[in-house]
Order: sequence, then structure tokens, then C-alpha cells
Amino acid sequence: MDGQAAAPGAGTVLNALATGVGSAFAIDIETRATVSLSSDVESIDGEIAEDLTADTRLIEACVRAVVDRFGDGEGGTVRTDSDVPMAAGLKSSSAAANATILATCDALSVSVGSTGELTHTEACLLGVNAARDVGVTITGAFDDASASMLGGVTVTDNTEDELRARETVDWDVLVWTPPERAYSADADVDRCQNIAPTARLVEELALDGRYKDAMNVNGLAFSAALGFPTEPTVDAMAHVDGVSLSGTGPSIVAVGDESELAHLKSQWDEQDGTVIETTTRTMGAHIL
Ligand SMILES: Nc1ncnc2c1ncn2[C@@H]1O[C@H](COP(=O)(O)OP(=O)(O)O)[C@@H](O)[C@H]1O
Ligand SMILES: O=C(O)C1=C[C@@H](OP(=O)(O)O)[C@@H](O)[C@H](O)C1
Repeated sequence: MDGQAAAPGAGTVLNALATGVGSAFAIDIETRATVSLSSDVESIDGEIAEDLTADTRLIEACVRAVVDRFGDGEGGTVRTDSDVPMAAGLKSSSAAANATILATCDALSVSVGSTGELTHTEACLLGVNAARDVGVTITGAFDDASASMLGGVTVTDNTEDELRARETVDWDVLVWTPPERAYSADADVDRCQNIAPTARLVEELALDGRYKDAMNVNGLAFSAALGFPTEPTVDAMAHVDGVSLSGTGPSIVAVGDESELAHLKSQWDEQDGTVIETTTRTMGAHIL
């Protein structure tokens, strides 16, 4: 019983660490998961292609969640390979969880969709709860996971696992990922909560559809709260419509039209780390 699926990474409009309300948009870089199940095996063993020493508990928990609900005690293997850098603020955990949940559904022939045995939102929540169980998230990150599963931009209340808005957008996107890594679970949540009034303002802008303005405010506020320099965001504001620290960093995402982003790219290319030119993505996670 084999299954395969893919899910996109995402960038941040509003970080949920201050109030529990967050917003993110899917981008066109993705993670693929391959699941192989057998009734002769009990254990579930994960492997991450890019880093054989990385923590595989999230993807193993995702397989277990689907087997517990729809299977009959099967075990097996799960392997991810990914273009989304890990722990860089680009939602690698949500993409890995969503791809794994759908790949396991594929392996067990569970139909996913509005008329299926599981809706995409329910499938997404299996991954969110697996992420909570293994401790790789603070709020559950339903904002990031819903953007990755459904595509487009979403606004969610992670304290209630409630989807408050979803819209499709069509932006060019530039991503700069400095070399360091920042695990969400290590983020300074107390400092983020200090800026809750600003986060509520970002929430209003996002629910008004003013996503780029929301990103600009989010970027300045959360860079300061999480101890990242604000200079790259302020410098980028001269060239693009919207720019923000993504998640708990260190990546910065900028959105605008192609010519605006080209100017910014020439500046970011001078810095250490990697620069990715991509676009927003309307298609979310899907079985391959
Ligand atoms: N490609 C992947 N395959 C399997 N698990 C992954 C993958 N990427 C991330 N994870 C899991 O997510 C954790 C990182 O989560 P997090 O710090 O929230 O990063 P991000 O901000 O990129 O989502 C990793 O320790 C790992 O457990
Ligand atoms: O763990 C969490 O609850 C969250 C982590 C952050 O994202 P990253 O995982 O990209 O750092 C943040 O943007 C999100 O709103 C909530």
C-alpha cells in the first residue's frame, strides 16, 4: 500500500504568536511525501531526504494519525523530500505534515475532498494536532497549515482552529533565507505577546483584504519582538508593496510585481544565504 502527495510552503502575513490569530499565503515551492504501509509491520519509520539526522517525529505522527482513524494497525515508512528549507519560517513543518497526511490517505485509499471521507480542512487539522503532539508548534499553526493545504491566503484563529477567511491572490514573491535556522518551538512567545495590540491591527488589515499593508506592519513588529534586524525590511519597503519577516524567521518574504522584485533581488543577492524567486500558489496540497 503506497501513497504519494505534495504540499506547498508558505509566507507570513500575520504571525499568530501574539494573539493566536494568524495569516499566511501559499508559495510555489513544495514538499513531497512518500508513504509505504504494510499490515506485517507495526513501527512507522520516517526519513527526511535533505537531512538524515533531522527530527522525523512529526511525519511519523501524521502517518499514525491517519492509520488510527482509517487503517487497521498498519506500519511502514514515510520519506519526505523538500524544496522548502527547514526551520526557516517558510512553513516546512506544515508542508511536510500536509503532504504526509495526504500520502497516507492515498496509501489507504481514503478519499479526500468536499464529498470524500475527509475534507481538506479535516485532513489539515490531523496534521495540526500531530504537530501539537510532538511539540514543533506553539499555537498549532493552523494559519500556515491551512494556507499550505488549501492554497491562496488564509486568516485563522488558531485558538479555535477556525478558518476566518480564504482568498486567492496572484503575486510575484521573493524570498531571502539567511543561513541561520530558527525553530518555532524556541520562539520567545512572551515578547510576541507584548505586541498583541499591533497584531490586532495587522489582523484588521488582513481581514480587510489589505494583505500587503498587513505584512509591512507585521514585519516591523515581529522582527523587533523576535530580535531580528529591522533594516532589511525597511530597506525593502522602498522597492516593494509588501515585505515581512516570515514566521519566526529568519526568512523575509516580499511581494509585488516582477520589476519591483528584480531591484530587491539584486540587493538580496549580495547577502549571505539563498534568494528564491517564486509566486503565490492557488493549488494547495494534493495527492500525486
Ligand atoms: N521536510 C520535512 N520532513 C519532515 N519533517 C519536517 C520537514 N520540515 C520540517 N519538519 C519538521 O518540522 C520541524 C521544524 O518546524 P518549524 O521550526 O516550525 O519550521 P518551519 O517554520 O519551517 O515550519 C522539524 O524539526 C521537523 O520535525
Ligand atoms: O508555531 C506556531 O504556532 C507558529 C509559528 C510561526 O511560523 P513558523 O513555523 O514559520 O516559524 C508563526 O508564523 C505562526 O503564525 C504560528
